[in-house]
Amino acid sequence: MTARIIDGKAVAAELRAAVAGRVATLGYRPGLVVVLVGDDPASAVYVRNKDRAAHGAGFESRTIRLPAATSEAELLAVIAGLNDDPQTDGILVQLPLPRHIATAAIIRAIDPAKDVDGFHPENVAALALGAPRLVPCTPRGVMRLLEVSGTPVAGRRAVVLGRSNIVGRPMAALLLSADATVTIAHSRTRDIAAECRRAEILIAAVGRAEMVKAEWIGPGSTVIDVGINRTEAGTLVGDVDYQAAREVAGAITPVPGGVGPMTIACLLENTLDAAIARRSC
Ligand SMILES: Nc1nc(=O)c2c([nH]1)NC[C@@H]1CN(c3ccc(C(=O)N[C@@H](CCC(=O)O)C(=O)O)cc3)C=[N+]21
Repeated sequence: MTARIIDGKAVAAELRAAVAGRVATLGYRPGLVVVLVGDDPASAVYVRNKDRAAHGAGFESRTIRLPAATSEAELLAVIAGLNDDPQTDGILVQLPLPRHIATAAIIRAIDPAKDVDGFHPENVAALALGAPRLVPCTPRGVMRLLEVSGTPVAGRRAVVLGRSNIVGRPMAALLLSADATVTIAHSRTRDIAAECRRAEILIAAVGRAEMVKAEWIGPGSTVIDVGINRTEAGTLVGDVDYQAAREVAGAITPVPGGVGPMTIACLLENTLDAAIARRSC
C-alpha cells in the first residue's frame, strides 16, 4: 500500500485565501508585527515567507529587526510599545532568542490578546483547560490537516512524539480536546518504536532528521511530520523516513510542503482572530 499524500501547501493556500476573503470585509487591515533578534539565517527565511503571506492576505505586516546584542530590558521595552499600539493586533517574537535573554520573561510580557503564537501562560492555561483562546500555529495547522485528510480523531489512538512547549504539549492538548486517546512519547520513553506503532495518528515533532522508521509506523495510520531538518547536503527532511514510511502509512505529510506552510497560514488565522476579538470589545 502506498500512502495518500496530504498536500499541506495546497491546504495552506486555501486557508490563506479564506483568511484574505474575511480580511477584505473588515474595513481595516489587521496588524502583525514580528520581532527578530539577531541574524539567524533560518529565521530570516521564515520571517520573509510570513511577511509575504501576510501582505498577500491584506494584513499590515512588519518585522522589527534588532541586533543580537539587544538586552532583555530593551526587548521588553519594544514589546511594551507594541502592546500599547492600537494598530498592532498580533505580536510574534521569533524563537530561539539569544541566550542572554530569558525567553519565559519575554513571552509573559506579550499582551495575551496579541499573543498570536499562543505561548503566553494565559493562553497555554486556556488550552489546557479545554477552553482555547489563541492556539499555537503549528498544532492548529496539524488539526486542520487531520480534518481535511479525513482522519477521524475522536476515540482514536494518537501518539505525539516530542514534548516541546511549541508543538508537542499543545498538540497533545488539542488532540485530547478532540477526544483522541493521547500518548506523549519522548527521549525517555522506554520502547518508542512500539508506542509509535500502536498509533492510528502519529505526530512526529522531535527535530531529528528521519528518526521515525517504517517499522515504527502502524499500517494504514495517518502520519504528520512536523520536523524540518536541513541535511549536510542542504536539503530539507522531516523527522520521518518519508520514502520508507509511505509504503506503510495510510496518509502522510511531505517535508517541505506539509506542516510548514500550514504554520504560516494559521499565524494569519490567529492574527485575524486576535484582531476581531480585540477590536470588537
Ligand atoms: N515565535 C516563533 N513562532 C514560530 O512559529 C516559529 C519560530 N518562532 N521560530 C522558528 C520556527 C520555524 N517555523 C517555520 C514555519 C514555516 C516554515 C515553512 O513554511 N516551511 C516550508 C518551506 C521551508 C523552506 O523551503 O525553507 C515547508 O515546510 O514547506 C518553516 C518553519 C516557525 N517557527
